[in-house]
Amino acid sequence: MKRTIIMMLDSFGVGAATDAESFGDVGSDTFGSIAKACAEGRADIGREGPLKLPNLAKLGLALAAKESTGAFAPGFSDNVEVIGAYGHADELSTGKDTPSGHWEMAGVPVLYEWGYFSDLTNSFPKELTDKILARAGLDGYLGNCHASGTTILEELGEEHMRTGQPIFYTSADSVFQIACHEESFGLENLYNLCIIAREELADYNIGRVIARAFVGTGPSDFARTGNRRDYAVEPPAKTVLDKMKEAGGEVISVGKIADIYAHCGITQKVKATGLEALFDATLEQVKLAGDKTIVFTNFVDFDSHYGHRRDIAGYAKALEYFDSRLPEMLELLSEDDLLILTADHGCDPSWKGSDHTRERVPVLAYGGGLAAGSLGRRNSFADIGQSIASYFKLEPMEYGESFIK
Ligand SMILES: O=P(O)(O)O[C@H]1O[C@H](CO)[C@@H](O)[C@H]1O
Ligand SMILES: [Mn+2]
Ligand SMILES: [Mn+2]
Repeated sequence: MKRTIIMMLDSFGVGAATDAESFGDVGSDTFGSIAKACAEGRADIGREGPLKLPNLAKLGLALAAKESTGAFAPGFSDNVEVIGAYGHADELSTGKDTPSGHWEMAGVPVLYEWGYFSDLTNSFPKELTDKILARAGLDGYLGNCHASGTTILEELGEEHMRTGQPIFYTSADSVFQIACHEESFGLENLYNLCIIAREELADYNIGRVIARAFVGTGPSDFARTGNRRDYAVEPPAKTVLDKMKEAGGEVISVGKIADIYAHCGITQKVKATGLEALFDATLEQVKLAGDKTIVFTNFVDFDSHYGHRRDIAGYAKALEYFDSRLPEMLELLSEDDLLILTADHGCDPSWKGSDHTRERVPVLAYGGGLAAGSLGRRNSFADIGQSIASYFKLEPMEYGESFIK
């Protein structure tokens, strides 16, 4: 039975990318910074001491990171028997955003420039927001700036509830984000507003409109819910997921994968919110999956709950939880199955600001006939897509070099 399971740890970078300088991210290192803080006793909230990731280390994480940065992350060494193939990859795509990272790992790098709203305040052209408001029948909006999605709720959430005006904000990514209260504004109204915005943004080359639904009564208890929805544009070419689907295979999206690929190349969607539920759903799908199947999960919490929130201890605890459950996954795999663990960009929780960091990502591959050992530095995340194409004997991708014969 041939199946590929992709566990995509959103934002789990392993050190600054070769081109990090052009992003102002030289020295960023998501994994390394978390390990360092843990080793120094600076991440003892809800957990304690050095970062413990024995199962990820067995799959080669520590060595992959060492080959990326030149030194072992604090608390890690080569004193472990590695059972998988491990490498680290630079990104070819121009942006350090989620769609770019995901599409590239599926064999389609984004070589064009996205549109960005780069002004930190007054970020959106009036012409654009006027059209969106008119079509939605709204008399105004709040925000109009770069912001952290949780901070802006504390600042504007109450005013939004009082006035009924949606909160529009953006970030260093190519995004137009709309935060609205699920009850006072209404979830369907939020989704409809996002669809209008998606249409009006056609000429702006913006990667995603994101619905940010939240609940609560005031700044102290406002909380975003699992009803986030991403409206992405379609990838510029067929990804390995499209090719798999066309070849009659199954492509099962767990979590927000389907949204990120604009539902292209997906045969089944499974929703789950939170690390535990996402892990449970992934195991469940692997149990059910037959031959010629890709099970692809995005573990978004690493990024959205901890990376963007610059919460080092939270990130460490989440990694340790993920690691503790890996044996359950390994147990489900048959000899032929291929397990890939990777990331889409960095989001170093020790870094300035609240945006992603341009980093290399780990490429941990286990099974599929691969010998344990180093895959070295890969020039593109597309090596993953190319390897999956060759594993399932699909037509080769235009980009990427396969590490599977
Ligand atoms: O601060 P929050 O709302 O989590 O937003 C973050 O999440 C977006 C999508 O990943 C990024 O562009 C960044 O702005
Ligand atoms: Mn991401
Ligand atoms: Mn993010």
